[in-house]
Amino acid sequence: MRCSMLELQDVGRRFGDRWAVTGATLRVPDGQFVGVIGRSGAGKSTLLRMINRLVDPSAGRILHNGREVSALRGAELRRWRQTCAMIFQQFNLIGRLDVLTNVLMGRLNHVPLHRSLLRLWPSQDRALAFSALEQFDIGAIAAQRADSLSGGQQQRVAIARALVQEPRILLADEPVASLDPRNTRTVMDAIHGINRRYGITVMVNLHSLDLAHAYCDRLIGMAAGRVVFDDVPAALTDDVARTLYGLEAGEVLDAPQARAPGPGLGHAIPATV
Ligand SMILES: Nc1ncnc2c1ncn2[C@@H]1O[C@H](COP(=O)(O)OP(=O)(O)OP(=O)(O)O)[C@@H](O)[C@H]1O
Repeated sequence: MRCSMLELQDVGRRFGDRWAVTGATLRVPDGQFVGVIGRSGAGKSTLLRMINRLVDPSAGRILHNGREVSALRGAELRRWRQTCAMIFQQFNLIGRLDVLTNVLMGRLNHVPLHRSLLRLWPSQDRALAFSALEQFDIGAIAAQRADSLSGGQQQRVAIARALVQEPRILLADEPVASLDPRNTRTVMDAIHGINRRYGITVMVNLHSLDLAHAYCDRLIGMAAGRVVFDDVPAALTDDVARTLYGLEAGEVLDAPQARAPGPGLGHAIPATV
């Protein structure tokens, strides 16, 4: 039987006369936890944004289970974005709304527009949203305004909102870049938890090689818009990292914290399929 898969075939994106990403060819089987690493400007965000079509590819094809998602339009594209949830460094919550309503926004495509406008959310959706919050230990703050929360709490709300979309893929664009070490760990654990518990494929852009080693099954290294490394984290030696990061290698390799073993280790899925 053919396994479920996200496929990028020679995908690229040009802005003006510059290619932000070029020739990206990847096959990501369902359930994998993939880290995307590389120096600033390497094309990591553009790669993720093309997958859920926030940015359209200028070249190549993106397929999910054989269906070309790079060709979807209208309602089908909206359904794809539901299947392929995304979280961001800046959380993208609606600050003046309470936490529960923010999470319920993840159900927008599941309820008629008038019900969501009048906040007449079906009770099963409210229960789903509460249960998502409780999973991330933030059920107690369901009634608080989103802009009153810490960064780590806000990112967990964003993950809960993504989860109630019932996605098959979660794209996380530098989800911990603005968090302190304790919140970083909590948020990475939350993302890792939904990957392992529900088999949701995760693709996450990370600046920290420690986190990449600790959580990911597979690392995709990008440099100047190209995929230049694609393997299990153990294959990312310091020499490879130096090639990937060039002059910035000192910053990522001299991180003060030791490479603590994270929950991802010991569960490596072969990177190539
Ligand atoms: N909307 C845009 N318009 C023009 N150029 C863009 C746009 N988005 C990205 N780029 C350019 O594409 C290249 C890749 O950017 P991208 O944000 O994908 O890199 P990145 O690896 O995610 O970087 P960072 O880690 O700093 O976020 C950069 O040169 C960037 O300036």
